[in-house]
Amino acid sequence: METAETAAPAAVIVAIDGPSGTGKSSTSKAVAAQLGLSYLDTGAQYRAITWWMVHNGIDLTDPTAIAAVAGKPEIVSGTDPAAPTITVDGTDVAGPIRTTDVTSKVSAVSAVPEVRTRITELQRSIAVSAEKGIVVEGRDIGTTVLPDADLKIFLTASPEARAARRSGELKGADVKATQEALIKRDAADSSRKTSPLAKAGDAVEVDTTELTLQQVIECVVTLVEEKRAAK
Ligand SMILES: Nc1ncnc2c1ncn2[C@@H]1O[C@H](COP(=O)(O)OP(=O)(O)OP(=O)(O)O)[C@@H](O)[C@H]1O
Ligand SMILES: Nc1ccn([C@@H]2O[C@H](COP(=O)(O)O)[C@@H](O)[C@H]2O)c(=O)n1
Repeated sequence: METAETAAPAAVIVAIDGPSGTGKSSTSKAVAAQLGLSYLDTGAQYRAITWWMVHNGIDLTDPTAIAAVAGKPEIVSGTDPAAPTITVDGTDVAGPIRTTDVTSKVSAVSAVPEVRTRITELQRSIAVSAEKGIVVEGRDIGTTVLPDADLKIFLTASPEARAARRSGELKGADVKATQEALIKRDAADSSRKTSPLAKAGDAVEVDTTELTLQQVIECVVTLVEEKRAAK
């Protein structure tokens, strides 16, 4: 007989949002892996649709042109935190979506309401089918995509810390230019009309500026375990 002690933990849905370079992907992947949950990188989906538009010569200065083709590419996300994947029409785009070209264009594409409707539907369908639960990271997960998530986290960090982290990743990149680029992207993501980057009213804010990645992971794991225990 299954008792409270032997029963599998209830599925838990965790939303992690925040500006660029605050540690959303690294934290979400590690937390999901540690707790046996699925993991969804929603930024990768917006990057994938942007990559497809660039690849197909769509005019990204024209929101009407973007909206007209928003339903065309088939985007598939693999949700294993140990090996997340992303394909567009069957092509593995994990590498190409990280180029500076795609990074500089993604905010223009993600601001188009038709794109957001399409990607939001996809994200919700992935979240409901995650049997053991899922960690979903992005910009509008707690506010719009999964407003009933069991736990919402909003990660922040100073622009200086975020730029230093990113420059370390992009070996040799200029820290000042990196900081300007991420501030510009955050400003575009925060000021768009549809589903901007924002902290949900019931999200727990974690300032990661002075924390190591391991400390952030431990903090979020503790918060998820508390939620799971209370379910
Ligand atoms: N607390 C931390 N201390 C130091 N480095 C960190 C910390 N958190 C994340 N990092 C590093 O910062 C870089 C950016 O982290 P990550 O990609 O997880 O951020 P993100 O919020 O998902 O960014 P984006 O939204 O731009 O995809 C990575 O190299 C990661 O290892
Ligand atoms: N929920 C989300 C997630 C991402 N975006 C847009 O995608 C861009 C790339 O995100 P990364 O996390 O991979 O850096 C981001 O700048 C946003 O324009 C979004 O709109 N909503």
